[in-house]
Amino acid sequence: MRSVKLAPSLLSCDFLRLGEELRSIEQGGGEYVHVDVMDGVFVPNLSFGLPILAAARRATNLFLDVHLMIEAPERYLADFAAAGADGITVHAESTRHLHRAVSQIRELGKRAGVVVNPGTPLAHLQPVLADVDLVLLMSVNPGFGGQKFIPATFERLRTVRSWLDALGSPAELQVDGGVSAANARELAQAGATVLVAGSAVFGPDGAEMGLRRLRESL
Ligand SMILES: O=C(CO)[C@H](O)[C@H](O)COP(=O)(O)O
Ligand SMILES: [Co+2]
Repeated sequence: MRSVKLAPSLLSCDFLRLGEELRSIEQGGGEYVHVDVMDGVFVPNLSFGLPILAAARRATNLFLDVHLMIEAPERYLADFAAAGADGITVHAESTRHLHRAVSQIRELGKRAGVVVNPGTPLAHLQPVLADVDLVLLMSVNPGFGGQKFIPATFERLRTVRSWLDALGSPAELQVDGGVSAANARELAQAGATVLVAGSAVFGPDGAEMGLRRLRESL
């Protein structure tokens, strides 16, 4: 099994205590901070955007992993890069110019990611597979935290893992939605290298404990 990074999603954190939440992530051994940006158009929900990302940037040196759930993300890539993103992931379904979008992210000096929804054929990833640093498979329909994991994701992970290995690609394979201590190990065995978790991390015991539980389950 490959080594696995944990990426707590700020969507489930207490924003009034953002600085403390980030310190708990550091103490719990989280490697990425997953930042879910929603525009109310690409997904049926609004979350937050550039000011929160910039505030997180001031508070931590951890890798800020921005998941853009917005229409035509190419309009804002430079802004998210300037606000402190280390990596930016765009949905294949959200742009007519996927190749241009991932190329722009790299030109901005950031790690480029591509993501597909659970209902999108994996073939949509193939044209950009050699041009990205991260592939994200959604394991819920994006828009909300706390949803139930979709089991078909295991087979989809195995497929993308085999494609990345065939290419000799060092890209991370990330999974997002309904990840918990109950499925983390099986996700890693299916080839995932980055696990995003929101509700499973920011529980009543706090992010540090949530992360430790997730790590132990691996
Ligand atoms: O992209 C997302 C939702 O669209 C979130 O990253 C994801 O839902 C994390 O929350 P949880 O672990 O509670 O499912
Ligand atoms: Co996300």
